[in-house]
Formats: sequence, C-alpha cells, structure tokens
Amino acid sequence: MPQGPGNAVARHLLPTPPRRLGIAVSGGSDSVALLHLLYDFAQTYGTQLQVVSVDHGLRAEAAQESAFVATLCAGLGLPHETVHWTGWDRQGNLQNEARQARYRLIAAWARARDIETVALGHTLDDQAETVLMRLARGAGVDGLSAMSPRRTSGGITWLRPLLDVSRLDLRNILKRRGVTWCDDPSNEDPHFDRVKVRQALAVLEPLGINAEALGQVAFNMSRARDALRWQAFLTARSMAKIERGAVRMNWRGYVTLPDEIARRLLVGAMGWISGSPYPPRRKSVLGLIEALKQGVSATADGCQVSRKSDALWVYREYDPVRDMAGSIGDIWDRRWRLIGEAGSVPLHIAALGPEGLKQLPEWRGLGVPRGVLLSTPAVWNGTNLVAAPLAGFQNGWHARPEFDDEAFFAAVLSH
Ligand SMILES: Nc1ncnc2c1ncn2[C@@H]1O[C@H](COP(=O)(O)OP(=O)(O)OP(=O)(O)O)[C@@H](O)[C@H]1O
Repeated sequence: MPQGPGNAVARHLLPTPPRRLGIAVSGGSDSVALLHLLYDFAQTYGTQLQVVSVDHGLRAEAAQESAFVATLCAGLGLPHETVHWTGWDRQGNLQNEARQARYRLIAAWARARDIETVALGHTLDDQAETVLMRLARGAGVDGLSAMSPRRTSGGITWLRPLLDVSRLDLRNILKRRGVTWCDDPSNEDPHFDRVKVRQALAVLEPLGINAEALGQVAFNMSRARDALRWQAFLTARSMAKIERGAVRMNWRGYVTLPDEIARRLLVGAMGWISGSPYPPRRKSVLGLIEALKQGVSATADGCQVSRKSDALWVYREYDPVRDMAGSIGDIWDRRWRLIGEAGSVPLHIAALGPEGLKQLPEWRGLGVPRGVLLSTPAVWNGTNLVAAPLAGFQNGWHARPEFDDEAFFAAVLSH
C-alpha cells in the first residue's frame, strides 16, 4: 500500500478498484497532484483513466491551462479532452453559475463515455476555507458539515480522495517529482471571498485555527448531521405515509417534533415530490412550519403544504398552465406510471384538475384534500374524463405510483 497522499487515494478506491475513472483537472496544483497520484494507482491496479478539463471561456489563460493539462496527459499516455462552457447569460453570480455549469459539463462528458465515477481534487484546505466562509453566514449543522468523499448526483459518483490531504503536502509531492502546475491569478484576487478567507486563515494560524482544526470541525458536524438524518428517517418511518402521490403525516405528532427533525421531514417530502436537487432554504421551511401552526397553507418549490383536520399533507401544487402531458408507459410527474391499452380513440393524459373533479363527485368521500386530487394524473378524451386513479382501474387505464414509500424515506435520509 503506498504511503501518504497516495495512501489516501488508494483508501478511497480499494478494495474494488474501478475499471474506469474520470479525473477533472483544471491545471492547478491540487488536481495536477490528483492526476499523478491516480496515475500511480492505475499503474498498480489497472484502472483506465480519462481526463477532462473545462474551459469556462472567462479568462484568456484558460485555453493555455487546458493545453497544459493536455500536454501533461500526453506525457503520461492518458486520454484528455477539453469541454467548453459557452452558456453564461450574464445573470446571477458568475462564480456560482460557472461552478454549476462545470459539474453539468463534466457529468455529461462522463456519461457519454460510460464513466460512472469522476475524481475531483478538493483538499483539506478547501474544506477548511468552506467552513470559515460558511461561519460568516451563520450556517448550521448542514452548512458546516464536511464535503463528502463520495457522493452521487447527476448520475455520476463524485470522488474526492484528497479531502484529508493539505495543499502544501500535494505541492511538495509535485516539487519532488519536478512537476509544475498553473497558478490561476484569480486565486490571488482579494475580491473573492475564498481569497480573503485564505488570508484570514494565515492570521488565525497562531491560535491553532488552521486547516486541520477546521477540517475536524467539519468532520464532527458531519457526524451530528448523520445522527439528525437518521432520527428524521426513523421518525418519517413511524409517522409518515404516502397516499395518492402525496405525503401524509399525523399533525399532532408532527407539531411536537424538535424543529430540526420537523424541518428535515418537510424538506424530504418536498424534495421527493418536486425532484428539486436543492432543498428550500432553512429559514423559509421554518417559516412554513410556523404558518402551518397558524393554520395557513403554503406553497414552495412546486409543492403545497397544508393541514386538513388531523393530518399534514405535502403534495404537488396544481398548476393549470404546466404542461403535464404524458403517454402510456410514461412516468408522470416523477411518481406515477401510466398503464393502459392503446385504443383507436386519441387519448391524452393531464392532471385531473377542477374539470376532472367536477366529473368525479365521489372524490368528496375519499377524505383526501382537493389539492392532492387536482394534481393526480387523469386520462382524457378531449374534455371527457376517461380514467383517473381514484378507484383503481377504470376503462382499462391505471396510474400507479412508481416510487414507493422507500423513495420518500430515502429522500428524508439524504436531506
Ligand atoms: N476548469 C476545471 N476543469 C476541470 N476540473 C476542474 C476545473 N475547475 C475545478 N475542477 C475540479 O474541481 C476541483 C475543485 O476545484 P475548485 O475548488 O476550484 O472547485 P469548486 O467546484 O469551485 O469547489 P466547490 O465544489 O467547493 O465549490 C479541482 O481540484 C478539479 O478536480
């Protein structure tokens, strides 16, 4: 087993070394070191490596940096490609937009090459800088938690094998090997918060507030977050049910939960329904719970949250304008599989909506809020309702929830 940072890499990739691995290399010291460490690993374990660089088209030097990575890879005999970002609409925060675009582009690059895992060069210093920046925003347990060394999103597993390794150690490895790297001038630009934070860390060092200490804080926070996630998961299992594509919880039980658990349950329910990768902000969810206590329903992220007698319901907000067309076999609104027989009459699928409910007066006896039923799928022949999932099969059509309760519980556990 290799020692030092090489060991860190191996620890994240063994005992089952991947057959293929993507590496995102910007040309900076961290990702260049990652490239070399993974190259060593691949020599021993036979992993096929492919390298990608993203040119955001924002700095003149970016093309030279990807050319530098290309030369480096050619020297190591590794395939390298550069992908380009051209999509900035000059709206929003440039750093954020560029970062999100980068992840999207790298994920698309990997998917197109059947690469399931992509390694990134985040280090202990990145971890520490993130903790310090988030302190300024009064972050809670989630915000201060450590980055995960392995995380799946956008269909790709992102691996960060260097989170325990300092930038200094990586640079020393490169210097010993006589390998150079590119210095991104924006890393010195004090307009950026990250640069200010790096300077602040140098000032805090004599107090022992350094990358290791902040990394440890992040690690401890992750453990606290995991405990909260489990508590929320177990609570959801005992008090929440999926009914007609909505989440139903017992209000009297819900209202006695600690804030943090109540919030996680709600965020999990909303995430399961909306499919949004970003949870709503903590403050807005807590505000929403307060509103519910006052008997006020609320909408957020395309979800409606409301109380009906003793139950708290979270369901898809009915939106008459939203295009909710579908066909047989489709998954409709992420949660319903539409099953039926193609006949000679042209049918279409859309939300039940108020028109549908008018044609199904028996809905009142179901004990389910009107809003839940409005946003369930229905089969239409023009303006005539052919089938709706209120009473199981109808006219040879059926819409059954594709995602079972477990998917909702998993959403609670991951938020
Ligand atoms: N232009 C790029 N091309 C390829 N990979 C990149 C590029 N920029 C960053 N990366 C990858 O992301 C890693 C982290 O870099 P950096 O900290 O700048 O990214 P970030 O995405 O802004 O981080 P965070 O996710 O913490 O916001 C790098 O080590 C590298 O693996």
